[in-house]
Amino acid sequence: MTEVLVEVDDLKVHFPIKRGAFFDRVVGHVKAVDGVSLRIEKGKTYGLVGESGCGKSTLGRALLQLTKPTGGTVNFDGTELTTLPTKQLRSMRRRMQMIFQDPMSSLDPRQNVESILTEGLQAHGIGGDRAERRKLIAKTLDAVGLPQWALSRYPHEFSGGQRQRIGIARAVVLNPDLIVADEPVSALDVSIQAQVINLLEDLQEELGLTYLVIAHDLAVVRHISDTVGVMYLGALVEEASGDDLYERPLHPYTRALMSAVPVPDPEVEDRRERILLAGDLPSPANPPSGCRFHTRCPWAQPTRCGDERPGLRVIGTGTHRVACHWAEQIESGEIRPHAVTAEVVADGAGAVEAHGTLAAALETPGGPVV
Ligand SMILES: Nc1ncnc2c1ncn2[C@@H]1O[C@H](COP(=O)(O)OP(=O)(O)OP(=O)(O)O)[C@@H](O)[C@H]1O
Repeated sequence: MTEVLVEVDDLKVHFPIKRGAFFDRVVGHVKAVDGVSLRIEKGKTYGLVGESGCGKSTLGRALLQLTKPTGGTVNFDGTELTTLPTKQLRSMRRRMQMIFQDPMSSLDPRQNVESILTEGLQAHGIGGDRAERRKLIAKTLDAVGLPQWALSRYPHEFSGGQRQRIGIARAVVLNPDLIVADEPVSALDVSIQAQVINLLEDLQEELGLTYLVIAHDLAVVRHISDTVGVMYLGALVEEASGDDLYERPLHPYTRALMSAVPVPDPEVEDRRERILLAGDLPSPANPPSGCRFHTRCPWAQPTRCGDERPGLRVIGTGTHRVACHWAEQIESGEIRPHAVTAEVVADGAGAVEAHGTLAAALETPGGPVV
């Protein structure tokens, strides 16, 4: 039986919006994460996808308690983190590490690699004496594919891909159980992206790591994830195993995201359904009532959608979960979309992307390449 490492229940992060001369008046809240529940099994990867601003990073940070949740619970390997005293939380932190999008800004430019890797070991009082630490660091460099001479060099002396390897080494040297990787490859060239993703997969297998991978690139998420969660305005709208989600997207938002992805086969591409989403992403400070997506949904119905917020529910007998009142009727075609056009959805800054070339570099097996 698979064991659950992380169990998040009804997690909320509401940032206060402050006004007044001394910013002492709270006039509202940005509901960055608004009731997310998910589980991550030991040794598996949960991929989180969604447009910029939908709350992915805040969810990742709240899971690690780097941002204090407003509500809900986070259970990590049997320990409730939201109520854990600071001292115990600090020692728990070694087991939960984070990898960031831009290693240049997350690595101290004045520290050489040895010092970057030693710092964490010292902070947590692990790794043994000086000689043992050096041995451990040397082994970690090998594991992430960096040469030993890297130890005396500084972050600016490396390429982007190598810097991300340093970021990964900094996390892995602490022997964590969970790594939250927030857009781990989106700052890298496509060819380098594939190498870093393959490295993450190799390390997972070797070290039994559990990942939460946050990305707006569907190809990255599909390739690396056992389970994919799609986020919209602070909430999960759909969750399924990677292939299931891509082969059978059920939520109108997921369908719109998928429909924006070009297919390399010209014949298939010609027949591809493209769904235009009306309007902009609403503000998380003032989310729509009922289903958060109903203001942009081509399948929205006059009843329920505007006034009843759908929760995630299992469709069929498996693990595919969807937060849509009408998922079955939409899938069967009983409910038709108001507008299916030749326009591509979700374009513009921060839109969910899919790189055909990355998918090719990763040798995505079968199915539509996203
Ligand atoms: N410290 C903060 N104070 C106030 N609002 C915040 C804070 N951090 C994030 N937000 C807001 O919360 C919402 C979710 O942001 P978040 O960065 O989690 O989204 P995201 O999906 O990770 O987007 P991106 O991919 O652009 O980072 C956004 O509207 C953002 O402006």
